[in-house]
Amino acid sequence: MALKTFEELFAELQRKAAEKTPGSRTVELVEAGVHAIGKKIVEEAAEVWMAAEHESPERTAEEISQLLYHLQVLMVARGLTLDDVYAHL
Ligand SMILES: N=c1c2ncn([C@@H]3O[C@H](COP(=O)(O)OP(=O)(O)OP(=O)(O)O)[C@@H](O)[C@H]3O)c2ncn1[C@@H]1O[C@H](COP(=O)(O)O)[C@@H](O)[C@H]1O
Repeated sequence: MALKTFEELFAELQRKAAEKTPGSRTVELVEAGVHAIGKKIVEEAAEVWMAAEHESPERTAEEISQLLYHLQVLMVARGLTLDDVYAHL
């Protein structure tokens, strides 16, 4: 399993968005815009909820990873950094 931290993933997404890396899902989503990314966030959030209620802890963790990914993509699209969010934690 490829392990990466939340911070490492965010740095990767920032870099790929800046470089417009060909074939990147992140670049595709950032170019689609905040509206499209927002819809994915709502969809993934619902999947987290359903997995937590009806599926295994492992499936729930997988859905949570997809929600966190899409939240990070939205941050990149809006020019936010992790520190901007951490300031509110
Ligand atoms: N962690 C993720 C990640 N989690 C989820 N996803 C995307 O989110 C999708 C899951 O949502 P769905 O199942 O709804 O996907 P879908 O139905 O095919 O999507 P749509 O039809 O809605 O477009 C996956 O198919 C991936 O495309 C991710 N895409 C990329 N990453 C990581 O982000 C980094 C950058 O990825 P790239 O930008 O693709 O290089 C890499 O480290 C990746 O591992």
